Amino acid sequence: MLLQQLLGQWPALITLCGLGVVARLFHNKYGHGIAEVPGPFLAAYTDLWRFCLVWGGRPEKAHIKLHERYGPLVRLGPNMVSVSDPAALKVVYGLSAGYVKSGFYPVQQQAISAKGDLLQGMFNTTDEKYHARLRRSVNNAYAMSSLVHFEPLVDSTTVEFLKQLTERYADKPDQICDFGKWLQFYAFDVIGELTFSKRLGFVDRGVDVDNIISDLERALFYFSVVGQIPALDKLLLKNPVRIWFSRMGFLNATSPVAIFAKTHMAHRLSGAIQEEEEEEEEKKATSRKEQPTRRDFLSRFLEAGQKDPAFITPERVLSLTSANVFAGSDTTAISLRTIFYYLLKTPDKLKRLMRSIEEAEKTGLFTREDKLVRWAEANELPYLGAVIKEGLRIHPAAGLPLERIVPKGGATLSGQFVPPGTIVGISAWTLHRNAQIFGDDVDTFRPERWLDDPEKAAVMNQFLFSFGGGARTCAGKNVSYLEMYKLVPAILRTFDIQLADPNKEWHLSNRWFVKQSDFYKVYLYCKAVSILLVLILGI
Ligand code: HEM
Repeated sequence: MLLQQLLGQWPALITLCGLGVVARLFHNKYGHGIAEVPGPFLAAYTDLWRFCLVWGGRPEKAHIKLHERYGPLVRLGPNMVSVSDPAALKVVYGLSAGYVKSGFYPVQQQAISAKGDLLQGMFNTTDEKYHARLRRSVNNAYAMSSLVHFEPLVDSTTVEFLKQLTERYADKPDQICDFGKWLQFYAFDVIGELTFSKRLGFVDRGVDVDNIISDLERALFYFSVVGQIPALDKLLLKNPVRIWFSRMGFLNATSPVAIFAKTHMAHRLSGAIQEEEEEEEEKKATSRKEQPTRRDFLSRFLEAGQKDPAFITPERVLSLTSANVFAGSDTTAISLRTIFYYLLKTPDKLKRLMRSIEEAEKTGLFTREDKLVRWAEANELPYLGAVIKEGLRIHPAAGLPLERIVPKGGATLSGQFVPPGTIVGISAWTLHRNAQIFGDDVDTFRPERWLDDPEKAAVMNQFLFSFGGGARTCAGKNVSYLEMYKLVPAILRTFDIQLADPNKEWHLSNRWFVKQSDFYKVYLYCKAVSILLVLILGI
């Protein structure tokens, strides 16, 4: 009877649902106060549009084109506006501007225990007060003054990296090196060494240790796509049923990065590393003479915990170490790959960099006996600095707008009022293509732009957005500069690099971080041998 009645109501029910959907779409388009902002037709009606765009794998390319077509403000979703106007940088990311991170970030909060407990980390929290206290507690660890303690740790990974590459590939025409993969191994091991005083084994073994690189790749895919419709996260990874199952012990919800950080933290704290190092110390008493006492990130986080035990709890120490692994490894690897890609693709730039290194060599700038370059020495190489900055400009590691929520009172961006609650964001990919700031040849890798005119360079510096900006700017910026300034000349002083297939282009995939693949198969020749070949064979 009831069923019959319901069936009789079908047409009415369908009409009602249809009206509901139409009302929702109408609200999406007109209810957020940004109907005037231009953009693709469907984007104004549903976030599914940007979900699909990110799923497609090259959203940064589309963002650049959309801004060329529509101007400095582009509506990417019912409540989301991408901004490319440089003047908006100070407004949106200015210190104490009141803009908080959007729902894109909590999607990146991962479970740190089997029971699915989430902990807000420095990178992904949206609570600005909590963030300020967390960052204040550990800011010293990331300061420029800490680099002197970090330098020997970077050196130790660099020595092993050069050794492994030499043994496995150098002067072996039948051995092709996947250089992109090795740069990633390097970046992961340096973060391990800086955080836990221990290389994690990527470089030593030439493998993806504990599969963390592929786990992170999968996590980044999830974050980038689900982050466009954060409500989906509650249906997927943070689904209450899934969390209930983890609490009951039926599944382990701990994220791979947290497991990874936990394992290496436990290893480091158990004293095992101390013992290994003591053994090594005996073997290599001489070479370790120049190392200052070990002051890795973990010991600094633990010290912060001693000062403020109620706040920097062991769980927060774990989240800080996880943040380093998450935020500091792939990003640095991507930037190193960019630098080598463009150097190998534009031989005149490589030649100029080599010339500057050789000239420095002649003046006796480099004081180490091996091919490593000290941080202070690398800073004396202006062209190296320009190459690194140009790499960061032309291919920023983060490939999506850094989303923030417009605070109370709204904002005027590019002359247009944007109401409070709107998500706005600038992507370094669009900002760095601004010809008025960076010059007409923005698509060309031209390090000279950073050296031609100091006034222009100062302006470009203000708008270099690869590390984000304001209170949430990259904490590890100094560390990443340390790695890049030291590794690039060390490699170039050790090897001549030859592309196995010089005509091959790289493949890019933007999963929050814009990762490269497919290009980096190279032959490596030791410098001394190359010089001999030139002298003997004239090649
Ligand atoms: C070239 C290398 C790097 C690039 C391009 C990079 C880029 C970025 C960007 C764009 C952000 C801001 C994200 C946002 O606002 O949404 C960020 C934040 C962060 N990065 Fe980096 N990063 C790099 C290296 C590192 C390294 C080596 C570490 C650790 C040692 C690190 C640790 C962090 C942390 C902890 C944050 C969160 C900061 C906060 O919210 O207070 N990064 N990074």
